[in-house]
Amino acid sequence: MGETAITMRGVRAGYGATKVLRDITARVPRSRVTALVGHNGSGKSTLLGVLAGILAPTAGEVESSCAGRPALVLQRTAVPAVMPMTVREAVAMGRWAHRGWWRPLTRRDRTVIADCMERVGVADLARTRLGELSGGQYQRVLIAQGLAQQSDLLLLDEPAAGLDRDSQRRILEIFDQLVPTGVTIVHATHDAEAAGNADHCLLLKDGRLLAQGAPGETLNEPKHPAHP
Ligand SMILES: Nc1ncnc2c1ncn2[C@@H]1O[C@H](COP(=O)(O)OP(=O)(O)OP(=O)(O)O)[C@@H](O)[C@H]1O
Repeated sequence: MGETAITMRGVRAGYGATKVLRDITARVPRSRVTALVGHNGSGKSTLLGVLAGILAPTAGEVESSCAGRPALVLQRTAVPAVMPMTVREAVAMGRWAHRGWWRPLTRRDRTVIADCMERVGVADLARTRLGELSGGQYQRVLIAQGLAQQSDLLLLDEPAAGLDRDSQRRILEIFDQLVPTGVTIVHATHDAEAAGNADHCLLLKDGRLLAQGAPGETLNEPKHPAHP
C-alpha cells in the first residue's frame, strides 16, 4: 500500500530491565492512518515512544523518511488541564519546538496557531481556559498543539479514550482531513471503530507484533486477543 514512512526491523525496547517490545518488524505507510491495537500493556505507548524518538531501541533499527521531528500527542489523562492557560496559549506551546519558549510569537506562528485551532474546531474557544473545557474539546486542543509543530508525522496515544461517540468520531474526521495534507498518523487505540477506520493496523500482544495490514485482515486475525 503506497509509500512507506517508517520501517522497523527487529526493534526491541523497554525500560531498564523491563523488556517490552520484542523483535518488532513492521511498516507505517506514508500519508495514511495507522492504528496500534492491542490489550493494556501490550506495548502500544512504548512503540509510540520509539517512533517519537524519546525511547531508544535496545536492538534493531527504525528507518524514517519523515522530515523533522515527529509530533507526539500524549494521553489526555497524562496531561491534566490544570495549567491556568487558555486554549490559544496551549496550542502556542506547539510552536516552542520551532522558536524556543522564550521568543515572542511571530506573525507566522500566529497564523499557524489560528489555522491549527480552526482545523480541529476549537477556534471559538481560543480564550477559554483549559480547565473549563469538556474532555472532547481538551483532546482536540492537544491535537492542535501537536499540529502546531507542523510535523509530517503525528503520533497520538489513545486520543479517543474516555470520549463519547460524537467526540470520538470528530477525532476520526480530523484524521481524515489531515491525511490528504501529507500527514502520516499513528495512533494507539482500544476502539474497534477507530481501528476499523484506519488504513493500516499493527496488532500487538505482549510486546510482539501478531499481525499487520488492512484492518479487515488484521483485526479478524485468529491470533487477535479478542478471539477465543
Ligand atoms: N516507564 C516505565 N517503566 C517501566 N515499565 C513501564 C514503563 N512504561 C510502561 N511500562 C511497562 O511496559 C509494558 C507496556 O506498557 P505500554 O504502556 O507500552 O502498553 P500499552 O499497550 O500502551 O498499554 P495501555 O493500553 O494500558 O496504555 C507494561 O507492562 C508497562 O507496565
